[in-house]
Amino acid sequence: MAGLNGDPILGIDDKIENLQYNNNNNSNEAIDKEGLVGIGEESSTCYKNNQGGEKDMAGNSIHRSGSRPQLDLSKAEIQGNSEERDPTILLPNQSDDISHLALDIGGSLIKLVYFSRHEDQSVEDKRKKTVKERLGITNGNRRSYPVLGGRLHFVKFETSKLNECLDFISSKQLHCGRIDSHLWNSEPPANENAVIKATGGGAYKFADLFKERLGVSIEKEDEMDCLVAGANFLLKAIRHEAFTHMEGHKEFVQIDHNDLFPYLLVNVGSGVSIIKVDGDGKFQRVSGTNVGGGTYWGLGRLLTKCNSFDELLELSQRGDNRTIDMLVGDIYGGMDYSKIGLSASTIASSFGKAISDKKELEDYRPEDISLSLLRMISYNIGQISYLNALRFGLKRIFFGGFFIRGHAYTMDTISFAVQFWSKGEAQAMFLRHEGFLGALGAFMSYQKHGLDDLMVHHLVERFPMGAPYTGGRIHGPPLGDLNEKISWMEKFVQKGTEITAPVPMAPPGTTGLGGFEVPSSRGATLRSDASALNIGVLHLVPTLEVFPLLANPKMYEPNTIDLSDHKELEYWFTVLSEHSPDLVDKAVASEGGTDDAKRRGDAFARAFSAHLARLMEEPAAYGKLGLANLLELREECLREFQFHDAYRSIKQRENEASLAVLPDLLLELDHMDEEARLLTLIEGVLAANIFDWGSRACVDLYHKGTIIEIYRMSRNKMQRPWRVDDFDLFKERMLGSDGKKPKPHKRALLFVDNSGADVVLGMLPLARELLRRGTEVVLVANSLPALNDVTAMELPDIVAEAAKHCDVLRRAAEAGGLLVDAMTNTEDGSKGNSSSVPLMVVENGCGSPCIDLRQVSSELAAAAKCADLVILEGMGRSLHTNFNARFKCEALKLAMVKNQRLAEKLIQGKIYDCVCRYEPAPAS
Ligand SMILES: Nc1ncnc2c1ncn2[C@@H]1O[C@H](COP(=O)(O)OP(=O)(O)OP(=O)(O)O)[C@@H](O)[C@H]1O
Ligand SMILES: CC(C)(CO)[C@@H](O)C(=O)NCCC(=O)O
Ligand SMILES: [Mn+2]
Repeated sequence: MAGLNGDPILGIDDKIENLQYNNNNNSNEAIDKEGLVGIGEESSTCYKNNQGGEKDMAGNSIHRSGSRPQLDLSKAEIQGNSEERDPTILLPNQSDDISHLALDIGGSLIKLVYFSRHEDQSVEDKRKKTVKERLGITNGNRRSYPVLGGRLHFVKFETSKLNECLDFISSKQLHCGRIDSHLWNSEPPANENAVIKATGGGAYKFADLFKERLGVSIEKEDEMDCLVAGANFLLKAIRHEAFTHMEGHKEFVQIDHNDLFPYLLVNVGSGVSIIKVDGDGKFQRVSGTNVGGGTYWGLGRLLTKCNSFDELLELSQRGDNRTIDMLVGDIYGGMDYSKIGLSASTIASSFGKAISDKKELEDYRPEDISLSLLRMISYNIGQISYLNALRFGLKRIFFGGFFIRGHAYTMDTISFAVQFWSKGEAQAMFLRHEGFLGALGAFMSYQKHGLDDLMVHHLVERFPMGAPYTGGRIHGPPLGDLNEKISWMEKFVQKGTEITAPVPMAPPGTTGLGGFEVPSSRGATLRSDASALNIGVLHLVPTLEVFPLLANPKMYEPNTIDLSDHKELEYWFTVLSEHSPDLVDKAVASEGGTDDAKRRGDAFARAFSAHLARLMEEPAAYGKLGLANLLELREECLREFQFHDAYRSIKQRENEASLAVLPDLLLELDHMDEEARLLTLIEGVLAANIFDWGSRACVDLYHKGTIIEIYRMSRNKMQRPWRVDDFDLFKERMLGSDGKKPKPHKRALLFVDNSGADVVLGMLPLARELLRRGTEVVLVANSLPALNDVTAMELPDIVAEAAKHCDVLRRAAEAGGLLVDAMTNTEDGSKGNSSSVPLMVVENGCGSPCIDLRQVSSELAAAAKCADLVILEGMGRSLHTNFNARFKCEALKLAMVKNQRLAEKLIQGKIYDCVCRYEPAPAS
């Protein structure tokens, strides 16, 4: 069939000004002039206005992102010696919109968990209201007391520096939060008698001090209760909380919520508590050991004269324990004692060599002492834990407490002991929020906190840059106000990837028959605090839901590309790094190209490359890593530096250009018979999917022609069969065979991708076809901008423009409430008629080029209820994610593959190949 070749599109070029894409300075200037001054102004008022709290420009906020707590850096000062690495920085004037605080005051460390409220500031625009009406969504029908959106922050201090902790609480007014149930709704605080929940020994020991210094009463919560509550919450609510760590290899464990109990919880703090957990609030402390984290740190300090725990740990990485431990080989003249399974390299007696040597303490290297001590204590904890697991027939042992500190050698040693003694029967697992179990548990003990029924899909973890929030040394929440955040970075953070967070050290070599040899530590230092970037801020978003049409939500994995393959990781890191300068240019231009925008652009580039470097060193640092996470991280990082829509002007230009061509395209389509039209429509979607600013190859293309030239070229190249080509199946479903007309779909969800040609010339005409057949159409678009993706906010205007030229679209848009007071007359002058099937727009709940269907907006979830067709369009949503997703209804996945490697990997094809994958509804 001819498609649009040699077609009227050729004739319409003259309607369009020469919209040439290129990157030279002239064209950038042109972009800058285009109304962007206003935008720049808006954003600068936005971020300078930190007094008034959080403003999200352009009303673009959704639940997931948007406003952040503002940080007051005035009078910020470095405490103590500023030459010191990671000096303590105090922010005396910072307060936060904190609502709640809970503490765990242990023998070594104080852990704080605090909640900052984050109201949903999204504007109730007309679209939302009508969508809600149409889809029958009401507010607050889900629970009796709604959990407010907000964020959980994690901070820790040394117990010996309690005063710093008190200053921190006081400077942020953490103790003045809304108390009890008032936190969870919008009522004002009940009284001034503030109470803070706290656990750990310090809750008793320091209660008076808290009263004296802060005027608050400590409400004591039982430590074991809290540990268990915290562990249960984490294991149920955080997707990738638990992981195994064996021989340097970290693997996240999917915990089945219905098969969690019983398990053994080993909390390695100063001392060690061993708890058998049988359910929520059902547990027994079955054992403990006084040889714990305090022992390592205390003895280690005496023996090595180290000044900090981290220094001690760092020493161990350069240690050789054989100089001090007595090995089996030392006793057996270099031989194994294989009869009982001991290799010559097995440690027979920790520190045993010190008895025979005529050496004094000074004669041993502190490095060797530290390693020997660390190994002795970790191994002992592993062994005792195993014995207790054996006692109760438990297979799973979770290790928490800050002794673990995300440190590879510690975890490997514990795992080794458990594995070795249980002969592989029992498994040691670690927790990302290792040290915060007690504090989280104390937090949970507030009445009506509402966290009980928070589920995995309500939580989104984010990794903002700026100030470390897991604390220790720099105290402050994630920096909110950009202007100040940047000065912060310029002031306190050195260049580039130096702000990369600390990395737990390289895998040790673990070998032999019960032997455990020297860690082959690569790299010389353990950087300041490995946990500082290991856990993020937990965003509580009660409105998120699991997409109801997923066939098997439990088995669903959004990412198609698994980045655990290091080559794959390297490849995508390179792609993202190389794309970065261009992205920064666009972002800076989108904010008016001002000096300030340049500064922010610079800060973004640094922050993002620091994230990349961090993840390159430790891919699992932020939890399980897939390509979708990386792409989302980039968008979040842009937003963090207040680039809310880097491609704004490009999107506008492309929309305008495409809308100008649309009438001719529709006219041409209308001259075709049904079959030719359907093929042309699908071809059109695939061809127009070439406009993707996330693809390097395509960006290069844009420099070579106008939008229409590229579109035409792309269409001309369309040649069936496509690399994945289920078109005939889809056609049969749509048009039937043997003269039998199938029933049209009731409702189709069209997940749209890019602005411009992609949505206007590709997806809208397809939507129109479906509408014409009597199928309701829901356009599903991003809540927040990501690359040049079209957003739910932008779509109504685009549809309104398109509707000017098309009666079908106009009537459907009216019926769907999209054209409330917009234009009403079409070119043909016909009057509105709302009896038509509706065209609606819903937001998808995310701000990324990919989509994780386990966490979508309630709008989308509601719209999905009567849908029987899902169309996923574009690489991000149908290839990078969801290529393997199975649905309860029919699904069509349409994309042009604009990356050579992905083409090879996914479809054994090449760049610009197309995918048209149709999946019938599974037999029910
Ligand atoms: N920066 C640090 N300073 C001191 N100790 C640290 C640090 N980081 C990790 N640790 C280790 O973590 C241990 C404390 O862990 P954790 O905070 O879980 O226990 P705790 O609550 O203080 O102790 P307990 O529960 O026994 O009262 C220390 O004894 C030490 O081994
Ligand atoms: C005393 C606690 C519970 C304080 O957190 C902890 O340090 C611990 O469990 N110590 C071990 C004591 C023992 O069971 O031998
Ligand atoms: Mn503790």
